[in-house]
Amino acid sequence: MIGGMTVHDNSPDLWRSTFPHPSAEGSKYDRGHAVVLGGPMAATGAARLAARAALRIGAGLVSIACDPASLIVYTTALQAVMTKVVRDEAAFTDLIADPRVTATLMGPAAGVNDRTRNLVLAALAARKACVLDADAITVFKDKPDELFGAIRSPVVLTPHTGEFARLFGEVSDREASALRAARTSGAVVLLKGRDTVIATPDGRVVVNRDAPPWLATAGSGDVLAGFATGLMAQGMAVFEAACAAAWIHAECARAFGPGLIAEDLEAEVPSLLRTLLR
Ligand SMILES: NC(=O)C1=CN([C@@H]2O[C@H](COP(=O)(O)OP(=O)(O)OC[C@H]3O[C@@H](n4cnc5c(N)ncnc54)[C@H](OP(=O)(O)O)[C@@H]3O)[C@@H](O)[C@H]2O)[C@@H](O)CC1
Ligand SMILES: Nc1ncnc2c1ncn2[C@@H]1O[C@H](COP(=O)(O)OP(=O)(O)O)[C@@H](O)[C@H]1O
Repeated sequence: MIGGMTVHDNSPDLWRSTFPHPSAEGSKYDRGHAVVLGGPMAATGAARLAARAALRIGAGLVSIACDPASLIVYTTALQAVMTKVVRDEAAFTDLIADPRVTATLMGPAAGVNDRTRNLVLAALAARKACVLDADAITVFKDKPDELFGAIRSPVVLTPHTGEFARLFGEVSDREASALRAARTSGAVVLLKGRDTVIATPDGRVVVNRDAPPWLATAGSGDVLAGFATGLMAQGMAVFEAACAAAWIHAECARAFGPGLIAEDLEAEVPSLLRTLLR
């Protein structure tokens, strides 16, 4: 108990019973379809990292929704991840209205602009499981209440400390700040750092402690967002998915060791899955 809050250390015991297992009779469609918003031509790496992570963690299908100009980059750089051209908000709404689309990820290198803001609101209006990261958070820095008012379904916000401050003010006590933010926003809040805090509006607080320092590298947060999205796409509840994603993320970094770059995280997933699915 810390300051009236019960805080649990993250461990598979908290979420293993709901971790998605592929069924022997199932098809890819039974493992969910995640849609990741792609950044523009000059900033495609973050969404690519996230999309591959979502697929690697077990989503049956993953698509990147991109503008026509950047399609060439996504299609040449990705194989198993699909691409869908989205010219405007209406096209994005149509894409994610497909009942087979089970989760969305918005924000990695999306750009801090009206397009991102409108597409985030469209994603939230679809009332599907949704992860909001990076620019999907920053774009609401002047109007956080507009974002909070649109959150009416299972949503995870994944800010680093700087992004957190843009919506909720400076972090003081990390657990108390994350819990306050979850209650204010109505979303699960995953506050990133060496100790990553995951808090829910109804008062649950979990800390994933002591991630290895080499996890602090460009793009590793994009991979984390992809892991959470891929688990949610498979039907895992958002809080458990966020906890599992944070744990797997840090364990992948520990397994790889120093010298890690974001691209390396994904390669460590299969051996962790072998253990978790045993
Ligand atoms: N491969 C790719 O394509 C990649 C693309 N990426 C994309 O780049 C975009 C910008 O994302 P970003 O996070 O780099 O910058 P931004 O939102 O401007 O915030 C940075 C400022 O916040 C503050 N700050 C405080 N605490 C902090 C903390 N713990 N960690 C970090 N910052 C912290 C700090 O301010 P200071 O404290 O220095 O005043 C700092 O100057 C975004 O779209 C993202 O998706 C990246 O994912 C990388 C890989
Ligand atoms: N000192 C640290 N030790 C271990 N892990 C850290 C440390 N600082 C940040 N991290 C982790 O590194 C990742 C960085 O994510 P983020 O800030 O979103 O970067 P990016 O936007 O480049 O992907 C997060 O998962 C965070 O928990």
